[in-house]
Amino acid sequence: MINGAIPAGLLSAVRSERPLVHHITNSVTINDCANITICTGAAPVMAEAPEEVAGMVGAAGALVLNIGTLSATQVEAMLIAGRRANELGIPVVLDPVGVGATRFRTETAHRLLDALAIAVVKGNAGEIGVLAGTGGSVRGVDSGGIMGDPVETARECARSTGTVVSMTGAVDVVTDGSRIYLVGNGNPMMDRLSGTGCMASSVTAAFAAVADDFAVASAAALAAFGLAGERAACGARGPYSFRTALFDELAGLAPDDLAREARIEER
Ligand SMILES: Nc1ncnc2c1ncn2[C@@H]1O[C@H](COP(=O)(O)OP(=O)(O)OP(=O)(O)O)[C@@H](O)[C@H]1O
Ligand SMILES: Cc1ncsc1CCO
Ligand SMILES: [Mg+2]
Repeated sequence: MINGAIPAGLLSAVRSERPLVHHITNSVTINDCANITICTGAAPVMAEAPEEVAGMVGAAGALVLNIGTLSATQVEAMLIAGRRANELGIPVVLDPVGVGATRFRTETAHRLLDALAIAVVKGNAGEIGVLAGTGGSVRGVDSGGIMGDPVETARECARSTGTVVSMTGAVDVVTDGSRIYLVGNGNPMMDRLSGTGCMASSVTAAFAAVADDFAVASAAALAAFGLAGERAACGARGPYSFRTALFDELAGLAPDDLAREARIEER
């Protein structure tokens, strides 16, 4: 297990620095992403007009590119914002929602990975399997699973893309291609809501904004989000009361709680 003081210190840093997290994201979960960013302790802004994204990212601590409801104009904006973020040294988190489901998504994800220095790719197992090229299936935005070992899939994706890969699931796998972190926090209720994957990217970006080590930041973010999910599941009557509790529990999560209850195993 990695020492809980590490994720706790990052959560404290998010709360004290309150980084701006610029999102170019989908229209389904955009409001959830704004609010989970605030509950983490950071500040969200959603801006996607190609005319303004370079200006906006200049004030940000991290940039999220989420391809959930792509359009050609959004791709143009993602490239402009991503290039500016790279010039300024601002970490970019790519959420390749539904990659593999259509040619447009697959081509766009690869185009972003080729054109930009991406700090973290955060996806479900199917999405990471598609990007790794080792076999993954995606239907709509849902993972249809992968061929072979999850850790090897994530590691291959990290190596082939040159990024930190954060692969979500019952146990999350985070790797930079050599180090492997397995995050045990979370609850199956998180899979019964749309948008927990997108929210995981927002939380990851908030942590990346205050970190130098994006693998540790990604694992810490998933531990915090997962712990909020564990606490929210106690007493939830179903997916929607769980959803409300998830925001409340993350907002109320103290760094000391995370220090005690984060379950991040280094392999
Ligand atoms: N069975 C589970 N047990 C514990 N945690 C889970 C489980 N399934 C998902 N999670 C957590 O839920 C979050 C979202 O992961 P998931 O893999 O479901 O994303 P996703 O399928 O891309 O979501 P979406 O497309 O709905 O936004 C992660 O933080 C993950 O750890
Ligand atoms: C359901 C859905 N469709 C496109 S994005 C999205 C939400 C996050 O997966
Ligand atoms: Mg997803």
